[in-house]
This record gives sequence, structure tokens and C-alpha cells, in this order.
Amino acid sequence: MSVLSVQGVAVELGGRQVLHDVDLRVTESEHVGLIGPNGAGKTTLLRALLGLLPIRSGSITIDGRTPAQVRGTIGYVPQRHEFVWDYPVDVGTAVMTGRTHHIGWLRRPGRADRSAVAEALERVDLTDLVRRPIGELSGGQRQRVLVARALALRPRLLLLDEPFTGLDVPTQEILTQLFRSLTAEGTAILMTTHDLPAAAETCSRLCLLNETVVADGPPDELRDPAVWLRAFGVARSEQLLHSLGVAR
Ligand SMILES: Nc1ncnc2c1ncn2[C@@H]1O[C@H](COP(=O)(O)OP(=O)(O)OP(=O)(O)O)[C@@H](O)[C@H]1O
Repeated sequence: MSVLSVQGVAVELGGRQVLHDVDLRVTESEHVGLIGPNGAGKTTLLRALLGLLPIRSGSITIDGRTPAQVRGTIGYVPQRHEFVWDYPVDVGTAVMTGRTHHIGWLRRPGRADRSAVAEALERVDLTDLVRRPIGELSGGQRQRVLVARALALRPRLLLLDEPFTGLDVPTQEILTQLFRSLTAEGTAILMTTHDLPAAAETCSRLCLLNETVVADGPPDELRDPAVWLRAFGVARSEQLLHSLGVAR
């Protein structure tokens, strides 16, 4: 069943068309990798899905509703540098902010909120650090806080913006394993990444984006080097093809 459906979407920023004719579907239990060069529009698309940017044309539905109607219920993991890490709160409080929409502005968290946060911390193996100030965390711990914050919503759709960047291999493995369990439970995941080998291994489908969708399919079906060169807008790149294991 389709959780996310994007049809013919165009987005303009600063008077310039950044995305056009974007079609994309993510169904239950799918983990889709959104891949493309710098400036391709990946983050812009995630922001449009969250209802943070208006679309110029087309439609976006999440469980049959518009982004505005489901605002605050989609799990979103921003890039690490976008979060304010010097804010004087502990891990538990930071993860609880993921539930602000559920709790309501200026209201206290209830039992259901506390239990959702405890479960999310457990899933990313951060229970022991619940009282640690977030400013004292390592990069890998910070990434796990952001994932827990999104999971505290128990979302059906999880959007991840470059979750593997700067992580060591064991932390990447913890997250990969977690994403596998989430999709096994039915969660739909859309993830941007520049880590192509990790995407090919982790994702059930890859969507190659460069202002529009250049190709979309299971990793095994995207082995034509020409498709990748077109998606990245280059005539040749040995390194790109090498990282994919698709030699010319
Ligand atoms: N607020 C803005 N006003 C005007 N243009 C913008 C704005 N934000 C982003 N852009 C432009 O939109 C395009 C898409 O940017 P976006 O951040 O979505 O790309 P991306 O695929 O996520 O890139 P990266 O891989 O580098 O993170 C870029 O050309 C960028 O310069």
C-alpha cells in the first residue's frame, strides 16, 4: 500500500525552478534511497513532503492526505548540522521535542509521550545517556538522538536526510539494522544519501534525482553506467562508476 505519493511536483526557490515533474511512490515496508548530485533538489523535496515549502504544481499525498494535514506526524531526521546542539537540554528532553505536535504547545508530556520516548531511546541504544546534555555527545550519538526524536512519533513515514554522513562503520551498522527492523514492521523510509555503496546495500529501491527523477528501481536493475552519469550530469567519472561497482 502506498504511504507516500508524489505526482508531477514542481518547486521554485528564489524564482528558480529547483524541481519539476517529480513522480515518486513509497509503499509500506519500502526503504527508498534518494540519490543525486549536490544541488539536485533532494533536501528541497524532503522539505516539500514535510509541508515546509509550497509546491508550484503537482500533488503530494501521505496516507491519502496533504503534507499540511499530516504535519507533525512524519518522522524527519534532518542533517546533523541543522540541529542546535548547544541548546542546554539533555538527551531525553531533545527526543521528547519530537512529540511537540502530539503534546500540544506549552503542555506537559503524558505517560504515552514518556513511553514513546523511552522506546525510541531503547531502539537506538541511548537509554543510558538519557540525562546527558546533548552538547556533550559525539557525532554518532547525536545522529542516534535525531533518529530517536523522529521515532518518538512512531511514524508510518520516516524521512532521513543523509543519516550516514560522518559516521563510523559500527554506528552505520546499528542504524542500518534499525532501518531494516522498521521496514519489517511496515514503516516506509525515504532517505537521501551520498553513500552509494551503502544505499545499494540498504535500500530496496533507488530513486535517482536531478531536478526530476532520472531513474527509479531496485539497485540490481540500475546497473547501466549511462543512467548514473546522466543522473549526476557528467559525461564520465571513473570514481562514480567505481564506487557503484559498475565499470564501463
Ligand atoms: N532558499 C533557497 N533559495 C533559493 N535557492 C535555493 C534555496 N535553498 C536551496 N536552493 C537551491 O536549490 C537547489 C537544490 O538544493 P537542495 O539543497 O535541495 O539540493 P540537495 O540535492 O539536497 O544538495 P546536497 O546534496 O548538496 O545537500 C540548489 O541549486 C540550491 O542552491
